[in-house]
Amino acid sequence: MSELLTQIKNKASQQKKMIALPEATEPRMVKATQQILQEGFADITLIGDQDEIEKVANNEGVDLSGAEILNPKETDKNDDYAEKLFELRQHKGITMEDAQKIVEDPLYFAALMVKAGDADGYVGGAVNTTGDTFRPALQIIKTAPGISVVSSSFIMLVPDCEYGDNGVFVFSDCALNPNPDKNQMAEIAITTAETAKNLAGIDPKVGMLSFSTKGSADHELAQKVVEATKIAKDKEPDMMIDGELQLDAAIMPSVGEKKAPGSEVAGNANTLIFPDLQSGNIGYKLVQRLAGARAVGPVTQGFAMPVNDLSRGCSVQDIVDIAAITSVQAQG
Ligand SMILES: CC(C)(COP(=O)(O)OP(=O)(O)OC[C@H]1O[C@@H](n2cnc3c(N)ncnc32)[C@H](O)[C@@H]1OP(=O)(O)O)[C@@H](O)C(=O)NCCC(=O)NCCS
Ligand SMILES: CC(=O)OP(=O)(O)O
Repeated sequence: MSELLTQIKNKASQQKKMIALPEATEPRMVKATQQILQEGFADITLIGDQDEIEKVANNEGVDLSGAEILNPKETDKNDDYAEKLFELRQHKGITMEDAQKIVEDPLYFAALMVKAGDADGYVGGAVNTTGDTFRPALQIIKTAPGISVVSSSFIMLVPDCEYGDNGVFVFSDCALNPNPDKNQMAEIAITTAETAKNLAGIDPKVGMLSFSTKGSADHELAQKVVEATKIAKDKEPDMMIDGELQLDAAIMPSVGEKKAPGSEVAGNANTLIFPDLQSGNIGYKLVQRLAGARAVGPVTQGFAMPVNDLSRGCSVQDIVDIAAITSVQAQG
């Protein structure tokens, strides 16, 4: 199961990237830093007060030699970053004085480092909420060309599972958009299929999930999924996608045949698009906690430069995994 992560780390090692970690006084972050540097697949900049970071490292028995440490309150980059932030956000009412204060926030500092090309990506969210982790990136880094909505997916590695791609699934959106409209849901399906191909290494078969299969219920919530599926199909005619499908019809061949006969996706879906964040976030945590799946992510899709979040319940290994994914995303 962790073969996929090994492949991702090998790919990251081929073209090492600089990853910024703005939650640098969190013990799991310093431990992950040591592991990443030992495995050698990325360079790390820890953002925070050097004395505090070293104190945490000493308490944890961690050796941070090899990591760069930057204190966002006193670098020679602060003036440039503040000017950049002011330029980008003055139309939202921030003043130069505000910008000078905001750059001292490690998450904003990380986003500005990435924007300036001083780091190739950042990873946060072990301490901060998803909203706080992403807000600087949404404001500063913005979406990639042609993309209107940033979203996130989890690569789910489900043990002893015959469904999906031998237990490998990609779930989206489980972390970012509370209630995507039909156009956003269609775009999420398209970008998630890319993540499935490029990061999970599977041939995406996209199931657009609902409580209804092929008109079994007549409700506006299911109708959103029907229309999103049509929009995505129109935009990407070669993509294997079908909906609206219930979860059992999407992943179980026997049920797919009964509920959606003739569908080339039903029963074989490995890329599951949830209709909203309630179902997506609950769904991934159910599979993670009850089926013992490894939930790699959330992996964001659609930012102009890579930024990734973690669950606050993450382990050191989760941080290492996401740093490897961020490095591979930075390779383009
Ligand atoms: C991500 C989130 C924080 C953004 O909401 P917000 O901070 O209130 O931000 P706003 O809606 O004011 O948007 C801030 C900026 O980001 C942009 N933005 C927000 N969501 C975006 C998205 N999905 N894609 C692209 N841009 C987005 C807005 O257009 C806005 O840009 P602007 O300031 O340049 O005009 C919010 O959607 C959220 O909290 N989502 C749920 C996160 C969560 O709790 N997940 C569960 C745990 S993982
Ligand atoms: C992804 C997610 O659910 O994050 P958290 O557990 O930090 O809210």
